[in-house]
Amino acid sequence: STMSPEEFISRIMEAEPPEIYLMEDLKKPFTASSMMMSLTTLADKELVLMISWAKKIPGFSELSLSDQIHLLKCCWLEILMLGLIWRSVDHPGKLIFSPDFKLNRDEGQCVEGIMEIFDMLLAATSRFRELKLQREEYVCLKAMILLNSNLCNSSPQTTEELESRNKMLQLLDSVIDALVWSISKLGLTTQQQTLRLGHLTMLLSHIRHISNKGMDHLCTMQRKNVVLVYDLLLEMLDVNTSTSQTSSSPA
Ligand SMILES: Cc1cc(O)cc2c1CC(c1ccc(O)cc1)=C2c1ccccc1
Repeated sequence: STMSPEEFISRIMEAEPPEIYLMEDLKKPFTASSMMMSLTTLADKELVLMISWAKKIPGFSELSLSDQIHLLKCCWLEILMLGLIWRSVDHPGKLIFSPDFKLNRDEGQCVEGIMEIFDMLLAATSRFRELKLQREEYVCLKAMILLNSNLCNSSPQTTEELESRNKMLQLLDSVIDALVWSISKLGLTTQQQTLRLGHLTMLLSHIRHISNKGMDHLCTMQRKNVVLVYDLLLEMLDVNTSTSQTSSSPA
């Protein structure tokens, strides 16, 4: 591949979105709808930044438009949750959704069924704390989630789809190379580096699991009209819509 792992890492470090503030006066104690509303407001802002983040990943924009949209549709909640875990890693027992929106697990009581998912997020966070996840490793894992998200889906038919899938696999090679390179900078033995690569990538299946639970829960909340889902989020949630151009939500 053209780019060195060092160059690839600095490109995806550059691509990191800025910290987002909720910028709402949180009325505590939360009700189910006020908590879900705040999460929705935050996520809606994050999704807009996620799309521009993805386009800064070397090679992502060269994939077919339908692949770009399908990848983001498959993994947007995984990526939001990995970001949440990263922000929370130095705050045991807390979920740092944003600097002005921090929750402890007990506050999950006000939304039926969310505390179990908060506990999974907190468990994943303490695992990353144990592993002393580095920022370079975090940005590689996030790019891996994006590029790995829909390989298991539809098998490509047309030449364009085949070409795009090959580009995706090449891109995944570059991200894995970059993760291996960042692990090699930690001064571990070769064996320890191999084990670390294994532990970090195995955590991705936990994040997929938590995201699936979160998606089910969010859809239940939406069906119960507990949470108003904005149009961009709706499009992300409604995986059935055609691969139309992703419209940016009203500011
Ligand atoms: C645990 C749980 C249950 C649930 O029903 C919904 C969500 C979550 C977490 C979460 C979330 C939001 C922002 C983040 O940066 C990271 C996670 C959301 C959520 C809410 C509305 C829109 C989108 C996502």
